[in-house]
Amino acid sequence: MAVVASAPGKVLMTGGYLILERPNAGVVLSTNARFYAVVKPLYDEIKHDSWAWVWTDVKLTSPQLSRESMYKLSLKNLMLQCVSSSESRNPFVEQAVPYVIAAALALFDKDKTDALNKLLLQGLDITILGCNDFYSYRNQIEARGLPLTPESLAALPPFTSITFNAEEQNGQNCKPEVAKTGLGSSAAMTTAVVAALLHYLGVVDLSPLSKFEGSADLDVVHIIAQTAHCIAQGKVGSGFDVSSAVYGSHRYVRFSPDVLSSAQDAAKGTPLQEVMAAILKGKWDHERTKFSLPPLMNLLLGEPGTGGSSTPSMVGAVKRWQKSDPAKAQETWRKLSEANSKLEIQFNILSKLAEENCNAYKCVIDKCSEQKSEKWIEQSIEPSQEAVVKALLGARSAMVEIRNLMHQMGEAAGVPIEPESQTRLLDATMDMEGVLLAGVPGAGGFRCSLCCNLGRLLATTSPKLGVLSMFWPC
Ligand SMILES: Nc1ncnc2c1ncn2[C@@H]1O[C@H](COP(=O)(O)OP(=O)(O)OP(=O)(O)O)[C@@H](O)[C@H]1O
Ligand SMILES: C[C@@](O)(CCOP(=O)(O)O)CC(=O)O
Repeated sequence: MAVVASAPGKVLMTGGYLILERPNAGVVLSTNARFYAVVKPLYDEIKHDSWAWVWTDVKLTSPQLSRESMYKLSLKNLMLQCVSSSESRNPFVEQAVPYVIAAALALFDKDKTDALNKLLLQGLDITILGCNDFYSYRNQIEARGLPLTPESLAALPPFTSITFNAEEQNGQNCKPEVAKTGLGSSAAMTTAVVAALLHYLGVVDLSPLSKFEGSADLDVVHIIAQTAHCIAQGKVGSGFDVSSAVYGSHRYVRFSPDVLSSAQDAAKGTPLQEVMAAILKGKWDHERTKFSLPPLMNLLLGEPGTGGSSTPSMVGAVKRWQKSDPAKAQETWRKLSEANSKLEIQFNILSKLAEENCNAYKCVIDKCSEQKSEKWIEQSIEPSQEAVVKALLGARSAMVEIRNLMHQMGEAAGVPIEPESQTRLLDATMDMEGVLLAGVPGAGGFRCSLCCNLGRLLATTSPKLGVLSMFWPC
């Protein structure tokens, strides 16, 4: 049997930086770009050599990077050893595999453990694929002499090969990085791999979509994916990316980092199964509240140019500023938190108005989608329509406030959170017909910008984790 799991990418619309500290919230939207993981047995039958009862094989294929890696997995201590070239390592999958098996061992009784070992002895064959939207194809499109338009992007075949940016910083060559768009490829990849493995090994049952709404099984996926992701990254971020890869769009308040402290015991020699048992029982105190974009609104992302910014160094600069000027930093964060809540409230009002009076809502959105924002107020002819326009304008002004404060924070911290070039692009975008708002998502910088427009396309859904089991023809 093969299992395919997929997890969505993310866009952090509000809460960049603030979300790193509880109890600040952020609104994260999941994207229709998804990461897929396929898990199936590597061999039809169990090998009978004696050594094969202690070690099993794991094969990891990344077709978009033309990479195939082979590993030996010790069934005694769950150590994974790469036996192919070290260039083709994937730290996220390398953490995901042992943590998933450790969770299975922590949760299974004797009979299930025996069945698990048999399944593992058939080896694990893992393939990972990310939608094109996770990557920048700017260079390839330009090299082919094609225009930089959505049509040129759409013409690329699905799961096109990805390229590396040969990064140059301060005149020095750094390790080349995948040319990413910032949709959280590592979180979506880790989540898809964890979900596919957990389902394949029978630890969770994620198959019928309707059944696992808010179920404990999704929580297990979340805990293991979050743990593996933090260990692979070597840092504990806020975790909004893994959370949205599992649950879809929502309002998120981070978990207390202490919950992962037992993961450090693995380095001190505590068996991974015990570490995982403690983490699964830990006090996961993150908060997740329902949130989605109101109907007839779309989130679009644009890649403004090459360059990119590093989230860890921007976070480092903001933290140094918080220490050096605590009073000013606190004041800015308080105002930002208020502006973030304002935006969230206006979106919730819009969703409510759409539910209560669908016709009035749709009529306003249809008309405003053709007009610049200065003309929106003239489009309402009755109180129910006026309420919709007011909420639209309220959302817009909250976003302008957020942008100003993010820009100020960047200036104070000495990092370009909303750099001048983005400001020009965002102002011009916000001045277009039917555009509700525009901004820099997440940590900001010289990366993708977001824009929320009205009514042109179909309403977005809130995609979350999906799983499909299928029988693999041997
Ligand atoms: N299609 C793919 N196949 C195999 N590995 C991939 C694929 N896409 C991304 N990766 C790997 O995923 C990792 C991306 O992790 P990285 O920490 O750079 O991104 P990220 O923090 O998720 O980025 P962002 O949030 O900006 O998208 C890299 O190690 C990269 O090699
Ligand atoms: C700055 C931060 O708040 C958001 C980073 O988001 P992104 O990776 O830039 O999308 C960091 C975090 O939440 O882990």
